[in-house]
Amino acid sequence: MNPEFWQTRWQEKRIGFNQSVVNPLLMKHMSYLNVPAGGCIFVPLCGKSIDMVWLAAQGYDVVGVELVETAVQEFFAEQDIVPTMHEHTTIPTLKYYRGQLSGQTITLWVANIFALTPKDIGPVDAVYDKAALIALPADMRAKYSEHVLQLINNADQGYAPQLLITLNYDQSKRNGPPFSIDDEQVQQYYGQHYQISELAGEPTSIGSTPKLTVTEHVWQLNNK
Ligand SMILES: C[S@@+](CC[C@H](N)C(=O)[O-])C[C@H]1O[C@@H](n2cnc3c(N)ncnc32)[C@H](O)[C@@H]1O
Repeated sequence: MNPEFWQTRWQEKRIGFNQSVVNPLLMKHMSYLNVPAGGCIFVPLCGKSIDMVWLAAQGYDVVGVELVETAVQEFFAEQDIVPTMHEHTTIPTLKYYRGQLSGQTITLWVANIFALTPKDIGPVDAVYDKAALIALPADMRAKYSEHVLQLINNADQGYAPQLLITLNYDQSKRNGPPFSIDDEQVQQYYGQHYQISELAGEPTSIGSTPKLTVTEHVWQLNNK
């Protein structure tokens, strides 16, 4: 998926992935990551997800990354927040918007995630990956998981834990995104550095292909 693909999706408002209610799987499973109050949650490929509002309400700061600027602007506008905008110190094409919600700081980068460094993101205590890994085609996923690992490597404590949500279905019956990822692939992307536990695996559906058999999996990734 190239950046133009996503720009067009947002421009044409073809954003079926964007939910109007907080993801119940996040609410049910976030506590397993044991993130202390005041911690910072990294939300890669964040869109304008309302899940970030819930994370702030739980007492977490949020750092998100999103390619499409209108998504970031819409997030703050829909929450009635007037954010400040900041340019990257050395790369003028990159910027972030920052605002306050429920007493927490929400920082959303407008950037290709691959252009950002650990310094840009800052220290994070956990990652919430919903529709990020599965948004990317197979040939980008290894690069993505390696880059995320670089971004969240806390020198003293190792890799920040992740709550990862994936979908599994017969990829020959439908093109992504969202792409299908099975257990072995989750191991392949993250097994070297994380202890991986499955927290849930439930039948679900993909809006555009309602008859397809799809299972949604929730994974807890803890530093080995
Ligand atoms: C499937 S959507 C999921 C958005 C959000 N996580 C949610 O659940 O609502 C994937 C998002 O990632 C963004 N995106 C895709 N590739 C990206 C990249 N390389 N860097 C940053 N954002 C990207 C897209 O613009 C899109 O908003």
